Amino acid sequence: APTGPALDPASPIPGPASMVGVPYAQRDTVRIGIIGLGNRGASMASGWAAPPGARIDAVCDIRADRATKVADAMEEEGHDRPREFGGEDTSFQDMLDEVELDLVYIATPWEFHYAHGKASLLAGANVAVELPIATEVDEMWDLVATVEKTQNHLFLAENCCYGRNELAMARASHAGLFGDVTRGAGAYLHDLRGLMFDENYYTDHWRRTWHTTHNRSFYAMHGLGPIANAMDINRGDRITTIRATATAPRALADYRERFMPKDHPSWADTYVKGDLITCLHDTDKGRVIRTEHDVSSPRPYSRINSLAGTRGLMEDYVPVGDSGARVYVEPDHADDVWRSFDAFRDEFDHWLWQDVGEDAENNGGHGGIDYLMQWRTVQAIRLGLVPDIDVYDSATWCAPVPLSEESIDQGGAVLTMPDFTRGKWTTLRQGIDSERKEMP
Ligand SMILES: NC(=O)c1ccc[n+]([C@@H]2O[C@H](COP(=O)([O-])OP(=O)(O)OC[C@H]3O[C@@H](n4cnc5c(N)ncnc54)[C@H](O)[C@@H]3O)[C@@H](O)[C@H]2O)c1
Repeated sequence: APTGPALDPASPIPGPASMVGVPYAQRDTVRIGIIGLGNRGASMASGWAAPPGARIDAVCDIRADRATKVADAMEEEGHDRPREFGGEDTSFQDMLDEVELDLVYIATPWEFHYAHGKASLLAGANVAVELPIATEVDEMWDLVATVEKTQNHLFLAENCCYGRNELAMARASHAGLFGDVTRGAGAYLHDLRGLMFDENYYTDHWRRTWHTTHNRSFYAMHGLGPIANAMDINRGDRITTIRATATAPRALADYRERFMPKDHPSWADTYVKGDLITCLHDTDKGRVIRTEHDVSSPRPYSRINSLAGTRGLMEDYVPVGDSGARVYVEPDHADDVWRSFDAFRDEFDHWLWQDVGEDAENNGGHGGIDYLMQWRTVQAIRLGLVPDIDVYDSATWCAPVPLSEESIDQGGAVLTMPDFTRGKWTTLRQGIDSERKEMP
């Protein structure tokens, strides 16, 4: 039976008014502020300024020169110069106090997401937070409560949910291609050793430091989000449990031994995060989801992205066809031979890729998924739509970060996942598999 502190599915901080299915307050112009202008925040700025009706009014980094650099770049691209904030670890609050914003995008290191997200909500803005929205379950509950109190939305900027295969998978799942969906798997498997040991890439090597303090699945949301969308999690089904295992932490120390000079600061580190962390989740409808997180081992990139049911399955990240995914679905496939997912990706192509895909590929990183997320967020605010991803989805996808560690600490114990919707998950409703809309 499930044990542990996550057992009580009732909210410890009951919010007054659920934001399930509640649209954004409509705005013709979306005034955007950015907190954190390192690798990610600086590279996302152009994309936030590009959709029709969007405008970056303020940028902030504790390192003031980074705010100046992004403001310069915005001007060079022909936009009005955003106001600059920086120099102090509290400069973000000055920005929130002085500039009226409709959307704040947060791309600081993980340990600051909760504080920056909460302050932005309280300042009256909607908020897009990089992965994860917070690092502890009580913080996630507090963000849910703050969203409900302020009636502003906060969501996980989960760009991988906008992948072409991921969106086609969700649509194929909803159309019944896999029959009754019974299981799915997703992951973040990315060899980040070079970047984590580079003293100039992650500011103050914050990402490597997390591997010295916590044995948890830091970033499986890239894989879990798309599977949750395909399974209508919080929209008819719910993730009920988590159990986690970790392999020994070997790969970072091995890399350091082979490649780091003896005076490198990493020699002060002791790594505690297991190389591969695997989580298993049950859902209310009897499905099973597996997620994996490994950023320390040599391997090609993968988010696994696999879904299966009573009529067949698909598996992504295989060298088959243009889509790089394979499929086997009855009644057509019954001969033990995989087929390419290409034809199904065309059949179930999401309207966002058809209407905005070309712009997205020309406008930003990760093959277009970043810009699709940005364009769609601006569109949803300008039309006053219900967000594709809400705070309940975001908290559900991020709760495994701390809960994986709790489960591992208890020898792989089965823990209950919190129901952030407080019972409102039972009704089927639209998510990222949305209706086509024109940008106003
Ligand atoms: N979704 C994706 O595909 C994706 C890709 C890359 C990074 N990320 C996420 O983006 C975030 C940032 O990662 P990064 O690689 O840009 O790291 P980074 O170290 O390059 O940038 C972090 C920035 O935050 C600033 N900062 C720290 N404290 C601050 C404060 N109190 N106020 C204002 N600024 C502050 C730092 O000065 C730095 O410029 C992380 O959460 C990371 O996981 C997401």
